[in-house]
Amino acid sequence: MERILEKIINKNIKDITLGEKASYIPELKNVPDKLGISIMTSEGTFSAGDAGYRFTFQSMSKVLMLMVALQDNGYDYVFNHVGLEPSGDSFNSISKLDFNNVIKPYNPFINAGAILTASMIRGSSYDEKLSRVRDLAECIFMRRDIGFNDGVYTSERDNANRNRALAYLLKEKGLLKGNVEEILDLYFRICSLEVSCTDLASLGHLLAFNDEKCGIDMNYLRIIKTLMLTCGMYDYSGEFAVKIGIPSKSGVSGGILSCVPGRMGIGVFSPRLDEKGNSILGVRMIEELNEELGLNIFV
Ligand SMILES: NC(=O)CC[C@H](N)C(=O)O
Repeated sequence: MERILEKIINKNIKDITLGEKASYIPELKNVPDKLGISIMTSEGTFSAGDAGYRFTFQSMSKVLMLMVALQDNGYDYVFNHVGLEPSGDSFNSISKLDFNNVIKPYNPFINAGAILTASMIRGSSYDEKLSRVRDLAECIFMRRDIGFNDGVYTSERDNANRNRALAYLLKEKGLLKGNVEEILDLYFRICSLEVSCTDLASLGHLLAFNDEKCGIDMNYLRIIKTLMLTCGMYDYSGEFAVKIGIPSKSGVSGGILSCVPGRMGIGVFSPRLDEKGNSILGVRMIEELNEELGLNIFV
């Protein structure tokens, strides 16, 4: 297995400077060029390249936010407030949210939806809410040194006009309860949690095997996997599902989390993105792994 992963890294390393790093969070421009891949199967974890390098969770953390929101509030409450449909728009789009007939964000994996699920995390204080997400990360990643990237967090917080606009619109529509700035802060903090490809592979493995060891109901894990397939790659989700057929969730830091039900979890990282915000080499590596191992869930 390691030989296959090494081969994929060696094939792609020459293109490591292809594409652009995200710049709307200025600090993400300073992330070094890296290339990592990790998979976790029932036989163990296999890695190649910079699989241990830590980068920020970004949109992949929407999976964790949804886990906690569902566990805390149940299916009906969560999905009365946020939909289950792909939006077909970019992840931070605001336009559809203000159509008269739109009463909730399309899904929990676009920013509007995730800001809302972050607001559903229970706790008597900001710190308690954040600790609950940190504890879940600790359990899933099987390590106790969970950290946050302060530079990326402040950089996002200080440049978040669009997310702020989304959150205030959600408040105005009566969907968002609580203090808007505090909810946004929690959302930015969770996005800045640091993960590696091996961490993503562990999370993917938990999803792939409906593993309830960290207290998340397997029915919720099934829902999350389904949403990853239909909405996880922003407005590239449909094409990614047709071409690769693996439930995945991507983030602007350049990481992608994938899960092949019953087989494995996958984590890849490379910070340069295509025009839709997906890691160019990340997508390519998953595509090549799929060709090597036949992972498409539809064949
Ligand atoms: N696509 C992403 O990874 C987006 C996450 C980022 N923190 C944002 O809200 O814009």
